[in-house]
Amino acid sequence: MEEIRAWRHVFKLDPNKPIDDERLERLCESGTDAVIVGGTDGVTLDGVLDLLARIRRFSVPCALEVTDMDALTPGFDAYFIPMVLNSRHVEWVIGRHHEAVKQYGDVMNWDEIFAEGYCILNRECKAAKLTEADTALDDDDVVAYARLAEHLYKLPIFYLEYSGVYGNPALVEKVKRVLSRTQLVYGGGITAPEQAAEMARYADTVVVGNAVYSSFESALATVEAVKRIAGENGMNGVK
Ligand SMILES: CC(C)=CCC/C(C)=C/CC/C(C)=C/CC/C(C)=C/CC/C(C)=C/CC/C(C)=C/CC/C(C)=C/COP(=O)(O)OP(=O)(O)O
Ligand SMILES: O=P(O)(O)OC[C@@H](O)CO
Ligand SMILES: [Mg+2]
Repeated sequence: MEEIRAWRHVFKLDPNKPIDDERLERLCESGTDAVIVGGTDGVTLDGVLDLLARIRRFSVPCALEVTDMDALTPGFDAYFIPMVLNSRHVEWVIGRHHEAVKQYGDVMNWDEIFAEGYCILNRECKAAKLTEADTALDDDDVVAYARLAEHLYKLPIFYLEYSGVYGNPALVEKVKRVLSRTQLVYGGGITAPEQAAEMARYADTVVVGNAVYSSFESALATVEAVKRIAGENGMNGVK
């Protein structure tokens, strides 16, 4: 699905958090490029199926970020597979993935599956705790992970993850400058359109998650903010 490269704004919905039909409709019809279903904990098959069925009433593309094999189901447009590059445990870099491919290898459609090289920078977030990510990184460390993702592992996506807190735009810019083929995704702590616009200047794709549940109107306003920057800068932010 080459169009993933063109996604500038994405909402991430957590199957472990409730969203009513009216809000879901407004979110799906907001002009966002896609909805990703995913979370770190409490992700169940029932929760995923419920969101999938409700999002499918709209035409927005819908992807599953696979974090628990028990909650995997067909029916999504794409599947994103996180690999936490700065985890201290091989399990979260390749171990669980190996197990999954052992189980599903014969039926996998690789054209709809995309690896995401995660670099998690907020040590307080659930994903950092679960994977025991080494978040004590300086800018050079992060840039080196980005280069590894693009040149050594040839990953389609490098995901700068600050889940829950707003990150450092200067670092996002630095990372963008060393990536040309790998898509730079930024996610974390965006609660206002100004923040979304700031990150959209550098990241190829901006993800808004928790604000959907904590400040819905602001979250919706991030769509237009990102689209405005995308219009000014073309596909990839840094000129
Ligand atoms: C049957 C069928 C449809 C087959 C299709 C084929 C297919 C897609 C097979 C899967 C193949 C595969 C390789 C699977 C990998 C399985 C797996 C479990 C990998 C590990 C993933 C991983 C590293 C998880 C760790 C946690 C993490 C990085 C989560 C990312 C999302 C994230 C950071 C969310 C933010 O946290 P959140 O929960 O939102 O926190 P708050 O609630 O505080 O906001
Ligand atoms: O929930 P927030 O902090 O917006 O982060 C979005 C996303 O990057 C989480 O995986
Ligand atoms: Mg979340």
